[in-house]
Amino acid sequence: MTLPGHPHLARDAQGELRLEGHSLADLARRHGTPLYVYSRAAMLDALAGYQRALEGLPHLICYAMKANSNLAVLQTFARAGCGFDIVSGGELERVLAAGAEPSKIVFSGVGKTAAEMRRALEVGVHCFNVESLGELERLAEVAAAMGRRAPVSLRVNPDVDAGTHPYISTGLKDNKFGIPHDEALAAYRRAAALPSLQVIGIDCHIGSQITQLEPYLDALGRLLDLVEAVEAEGIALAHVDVGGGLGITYTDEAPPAPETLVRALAELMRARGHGHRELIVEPGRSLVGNAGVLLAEVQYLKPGETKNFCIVDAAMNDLVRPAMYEAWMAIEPCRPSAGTAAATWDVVGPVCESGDWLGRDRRLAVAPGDIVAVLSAGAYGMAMAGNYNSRPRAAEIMLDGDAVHVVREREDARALFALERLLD
Ligand SMILES: Cc1ncc(COP(=O)(O)O)c(C=O)c1O
Ligand SMILES: N[C@@H](CCCC[NH3+])C(=O)O
Repeated sequence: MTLPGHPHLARDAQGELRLEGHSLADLARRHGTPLYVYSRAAMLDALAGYQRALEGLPHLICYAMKANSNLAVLQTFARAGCGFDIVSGGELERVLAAGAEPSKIVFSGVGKTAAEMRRALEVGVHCFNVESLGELERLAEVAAAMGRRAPVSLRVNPDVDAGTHPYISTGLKDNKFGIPHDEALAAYRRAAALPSLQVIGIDCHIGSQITQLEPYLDALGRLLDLVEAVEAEGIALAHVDVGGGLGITYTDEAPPAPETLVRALAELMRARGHGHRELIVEPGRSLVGNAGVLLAEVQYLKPGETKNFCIVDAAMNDLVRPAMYEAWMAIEPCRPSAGTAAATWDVVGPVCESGDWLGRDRRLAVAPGDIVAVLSAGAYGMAMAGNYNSRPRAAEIMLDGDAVHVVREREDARALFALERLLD
């Protein structure tokens, strides 16, 4: 039976959890834990929803690679025709190494350095999503010094409430992102007056894990108001970029399907007479989140007076979302544990922090040696992993039909200090 929200994840008749038909417990035994496992088909299926809705319209789908930047994931999307939303010089090099077309890359982020701008101009990105007046001036100087014109889209902060966690809401006045809506027209005038800049579009991104259509439609409406005001001054805008942020089902959320969202946005564009403009979207989580799981082995069960702890070998350094946002992520045993009674456990890792937990108060029948899967871990899992407590990062596997590809080797503990030097 397929798990809700996870079309490629199913329990078979024996109760064994399988992703694209592969036994997760077997993968864990063969490749060790902690282990990230991704389904390529699940990623391409999620992308197909966006592609279907945009077919026949001028558009560009730019995968927000911060969600999961493994090279094989990027390659999968590049081969499927995707562009990319990047936020650093590091992401630029990574995505180029995976085969991305520079002309399909949009460069977002509030703190682009001159060196990052130079490199992006050199390779020829689609545009810079400029987030402040200071950045506009710096980009103009960098481009002028290179004898180039930089393609510019202004990221406008539309001041709409995306109704999501405050840490991942980005379109409100008191967030650091974008140029305030009421200052955007003046910023466009300034951009148009700088000969080394070429204004080509408008952009916004209001937050992440958004589960409703309304905030998107509000934001797009406010963007189109601006487009009309900007064009009334003779500054042409070829594209409208509505950002990413569509949510996924972690537990009982019911976000609109990508197709529903994009059709609604395209319809609003058409209804307001903007149907000819290129529509850019920057989805991250909704393309990869439910395509991946994190596998861990139960090490110890530690029942207590007020709390029972199930200690596993994955930790906050592998998956920080619970510790950082108190995010709820489903935890499932990969195989029924014969003769084990269910109890209520806090599933925690070995890191020396009380905040090191993956799930709290979970009803689970588990025993030491069992493999558990943290679901919905394909987005902001490995991408946010670190090495705290000198823990080597997990290996990553990409399933593709019958094939099992190791797309990142398990890190070696010695690699963690290879760049460090002892004193003489
Ligand atoms: C500029 C920008 N675009 C796109 C995204 C993708 O967001 P999500 O993973 O929520 O789709 C983000 C992250 O929220 C972002 O900062
Ligand atoms: N890292 C966040 C999403 C941040 C989006 C970045 N713009 C999460 O795990 O939910």
